[in-house]
Amino acid sequence: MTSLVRHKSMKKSGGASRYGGQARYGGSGTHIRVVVLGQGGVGKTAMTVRFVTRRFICDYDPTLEAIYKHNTYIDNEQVHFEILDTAGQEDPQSPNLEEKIRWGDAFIIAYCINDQCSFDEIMRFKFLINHTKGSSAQAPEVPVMVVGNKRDLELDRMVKSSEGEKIANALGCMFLEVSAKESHEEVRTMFEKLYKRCKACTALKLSPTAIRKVMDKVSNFSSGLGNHSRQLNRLPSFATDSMEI
Ligand SMILES: Nc1nc2c(ncn2[C@@H]2O[C@H](COP(=O)(O)OP(=O)(O)OP(=O)(O)O)[C@@H](O)[C@H]2O)c(=O)[nH]1
Repeated sequence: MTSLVRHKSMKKSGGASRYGGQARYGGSGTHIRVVVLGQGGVGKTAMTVRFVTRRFICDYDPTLEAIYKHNTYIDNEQVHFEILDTAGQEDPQSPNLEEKIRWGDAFIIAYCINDQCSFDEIMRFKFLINHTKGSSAQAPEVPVMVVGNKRDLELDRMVKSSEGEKIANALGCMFLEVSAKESHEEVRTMFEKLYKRCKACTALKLSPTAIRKVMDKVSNFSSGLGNHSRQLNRLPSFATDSMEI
């Protein structure tokens, strides 16, 4: 099941209030907010739209910035993605960008393999994430994936795969090369891996419904315990991946 809501484009300086508030839960499933960062023209919109609609659309207004909503299933679990496709022209030092980074649970830093400058920007984005979210290469608790897009432009390649992998490792990030143009599967894998890492890092918040279920389980279990300490062996697991949320 998929659905798409594309919010109206917003001016770089005018969208700040969109990133406030924590009213992000409702219904069942797990929610994840992904922020897609990278220099202008690397394919942030193309990758996001490819994931959400399965289609590759050649041309977009470079000034657009949007939040896409997409519901899908990963490992039989319903996942609600909110994906913030940032404007590539935005100054990485801008306080507005920090606000967007605070909003996110997980991050994609995109470059394109045929543009060395876009690759050179990776570090600045990662440092900004570290600065804003308080993570580091030593404690990479915020899931970040470095993505080399436009893999189909092999003849124009300026950045080797090994270079991408090396910088991703050094920064404590995951790494993938994709072609938004040629492969929906590659782009889907990118978002799936990010989600799974997020889950592994327990960076995702449980919905109030899920929290209530956990609390009910705990109180039912402890009230039924009585003196039967042997029942401790039956203590239920509350890992998110074993729960229906
Ligand atoms: N060959 C090829 N072209 C791509 C690919 N992905 C995107 N493009 C093209 O690259 C150009 C820029 O793509 P966008 O998705 O607009 O890039 P962006 O990073 O969102 O750009 P800004 O909005 O300026 O930040 C468009 O002409 C796309 O058609 C790809 O995988 N391969």
